[in-house]
Amino acid sequence: MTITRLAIIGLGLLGGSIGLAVREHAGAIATAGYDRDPRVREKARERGLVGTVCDNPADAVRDADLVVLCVPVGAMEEAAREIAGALSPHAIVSDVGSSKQSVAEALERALPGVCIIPAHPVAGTEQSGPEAGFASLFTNRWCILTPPDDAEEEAVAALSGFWTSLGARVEIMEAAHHDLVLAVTSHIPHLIAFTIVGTASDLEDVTRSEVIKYSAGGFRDFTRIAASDPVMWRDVFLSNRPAVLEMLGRFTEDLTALQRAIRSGDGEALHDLFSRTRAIRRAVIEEGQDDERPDFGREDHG
Ligand SMILES: NC(=O)C1=CN([C@@H]2O[C@H](COP(=O)(O)OP(=O)(O)OC[C@H]3O[C@@H](n4cnc5c(N)ncnc54)[C@H](O)[C@@H]3O)[C@@H](O)[C@H]2O)C=CC1
Ligand SMILES: O=C(O)C(=O)Cc1ccc(O)cc1
Repeated sequence: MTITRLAIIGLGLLGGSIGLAVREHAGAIATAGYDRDPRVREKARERGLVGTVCDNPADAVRDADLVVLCVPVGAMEEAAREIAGALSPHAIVSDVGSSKQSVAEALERALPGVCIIPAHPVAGTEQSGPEAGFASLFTNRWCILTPPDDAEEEAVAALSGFWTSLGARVEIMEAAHHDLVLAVTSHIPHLIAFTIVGTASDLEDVTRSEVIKYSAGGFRDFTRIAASDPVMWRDVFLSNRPAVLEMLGRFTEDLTALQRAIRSGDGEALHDLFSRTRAIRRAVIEEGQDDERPDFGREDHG
């Protein structure tokens, strides 16, 4: 099964980046796209995010052998319903949503009998919209596929090959496991950033200008993450609710233990934890999993 025609629904950061990456790395694939926002379609035409920008979802997916839904996770079901009647019988439908179990359920409800292989490229930035995409977003990044148990092997191989051709490394995982892992590695860290930036800005005796002026170091990094798209993240927390609540429970217990250590002056407990976390950071760097590029995501658009 070879992918020759790709349809992208949602032409923001992820959809736009896929279109640009295909143009750069997999030029033999013809691309069409649709976004429900006419201003996004206009921008997509201007930037050439896909070969053909269509004014309705049916036209975009007709004849496509792969359709990738790149909309917020809460909009996946609606976007899938809009293409249901126009899909080619052999089409694979995939997505890029940050949570997987609830998206898979939504897609199965909307597209009974269709070959659905959910996916999550673990690659992004705090930017969103059609201006934000760039061709190298997926280079050396993981893309996790969460095929259902009865997925056709050939279709999984085709989707895996597609992501590899865009420069990504592919991993296959159960959706439930994906949701737990991403809750702790991505969703809770975002929640912490949203919280700390909100807490600082709520302080009555610290002015907004002081928060900005003295935000060198840790806080500055949190403000980048906390600038991420509000619709996207609202949907992630609502869709990955059980896994996020499970991990948030553990995190809260650990935070309480740390609070107790500080209150009781238990320097050894603090030192032990900080030594452990420093070792983890060093291991991440040794394995080449970090991204030290300054302003990652803003330099090489287009
Ligand atoms: N932003 C990031 O760093 C990453 C995001 N993701 C996932 O990718 C998906 C898209 O995120 P972004 O590209 O960042 O968002 P974005 O906000 O840049 O783009 C989403 C686009 O979807 C369009 N849209 C919404 N509902 C639609 C519908 N029913 N039909 C057609 N178009 C519709 C919007 O108009 C918007 O242009 C989300 O599910 C997110 O969880 C995955 C990895 C990284
Ligand atoms: O900008 C960052 O640091 C990110 O963490 C980007 C990101 C956001 C959501 C995802 O599902 C995957 C990656």
